[in-house]
Amino acid sequence: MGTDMAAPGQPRCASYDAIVIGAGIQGSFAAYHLAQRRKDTLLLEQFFLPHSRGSSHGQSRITRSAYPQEHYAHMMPHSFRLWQQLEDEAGTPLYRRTGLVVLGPPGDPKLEGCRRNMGPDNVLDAVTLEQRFPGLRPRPNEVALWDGSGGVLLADRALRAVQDAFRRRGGTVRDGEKVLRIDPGAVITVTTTAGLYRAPRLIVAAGAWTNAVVAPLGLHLPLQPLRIDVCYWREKEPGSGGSVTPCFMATGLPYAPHGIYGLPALEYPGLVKVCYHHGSPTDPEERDRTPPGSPRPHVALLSNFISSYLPGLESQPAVLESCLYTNTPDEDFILDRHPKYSNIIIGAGFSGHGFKLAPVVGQLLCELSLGEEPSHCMAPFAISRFPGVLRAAL
Ligand SMILES: Cc1cc2nc3c(=O)[nH]c(=O)nc-3n(C[C@H](O)[C@H](O)[C@H](O)COP(=O)(O)OP(=O)(O)OC[C@H]3O[C@@H](n4cnc5c(N)ncnc54)[C@H](O)[C@@H]3O)c2cc1C
Ligand SMILES: O=C(O)[C@@H]1CCCC=N1
Repeated sequence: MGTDMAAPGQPRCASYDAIVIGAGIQGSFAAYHLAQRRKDTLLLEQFFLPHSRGSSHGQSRITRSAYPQEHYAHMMPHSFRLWQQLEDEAGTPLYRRTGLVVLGPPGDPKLEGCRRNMGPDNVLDAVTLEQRFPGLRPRPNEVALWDGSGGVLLADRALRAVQDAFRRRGGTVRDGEKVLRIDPGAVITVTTTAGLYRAPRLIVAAGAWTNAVVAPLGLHLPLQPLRIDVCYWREKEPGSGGSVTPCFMATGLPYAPHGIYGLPALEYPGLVKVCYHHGSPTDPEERDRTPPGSPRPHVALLSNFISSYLPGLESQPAVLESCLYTNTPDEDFILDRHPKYSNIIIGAGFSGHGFKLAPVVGQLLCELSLGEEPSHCMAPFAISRFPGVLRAAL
């Protein structure tokens, strides 16, 4: 849709109620919420869809109620409801409940934060854990918390579902169109490789490219893109049950200070996905330039973990893929207005845990862009927690 003003043979030129940059899971949900409010919305994506160059590709993401931080724990019931609505609308499953185990030594801040937010009745004793998941072998002193709501979001399917739902509400997706320039004002002009678009509000959800998009607007956010090794581990004896695990998060490991998480076999039969919750600093344009044979320290620490916690799996990964995190220093999201241009909204820094919360994030970005009272407290997500990010534009 959009009000088209293009002359034949000229670049496209159209006006919308809202423009969203980035068709990853966050931008797609923001666009969906805008379209649900009957806003004529344009969703711009630099790559042709679907693509695997950002953070939202792949078949699986963990969802869970267990969160050490209260603000995310409060948002999760809302997020589960919105996922359920999308699933109903899509008419296809987007979520597989497996339960989730949080493992860690007593006193570990993340474990204790989860325990506090989940309530006292969620500790799994060692006998029950072993009966349910004989493949998972925690250390004798460790506590296991059980989150029965935990499970796997079918990520690629979910991304397609939200984009389809957006289109069904009249939204426009233009993929293969990179945003080159943003001219702020009461009406913002967005110039892409193929056209020129105008709208009174803009949402930037550009993942690891966010600073490239907002730096010309004088904003330099403390965002660090990380290249993540996504590893899948084969059962030593096919069919022995080693791949029947819950989702899990292990914290308080001295050799893996950012924690390790895992998901039961899904995308590759018999292969369990187990990853380190951290990666190597990278530039999203350069991530494939790692020289062949360069050391992979995070794979080595995962092998160490597998040998002791999941001994039914081979200790070298069978499949190795990569993905991008975009981390903030405190690993809380950035969801806020541009400090100088209040009709430009930024959603970034999802720090490797944003997929499950995308339906709520999209709603919050939509509410900010429409000048509505946000549905959740926004203080943890404010840009003002990072002083000195606004500089003179180039
Ligand atoms: C290996 C891995 C495992 C994860 N596991 C979990 C998990 O278990 N649970 C969980 O909740 N979260 C998880 N996450 C995190 C979650 O996937 C991310 O937080 C989320 O996908 C971020 O989405 P995004 O839309 O911000 O970014 P992206 O998906 O990268 O989307 C940004 C989009 O903007 C586009 N773009 C950028 N610049 C421009 C431009 N100039 N013009 C047009 N388009 C542009 C990009 O091409 C991209 O498509 C995981 C992430 C990874 C990498
Ligand atoms: O957010 C999630 O649930 C996953 C697992 C824990 C670490 C990050 N991503």
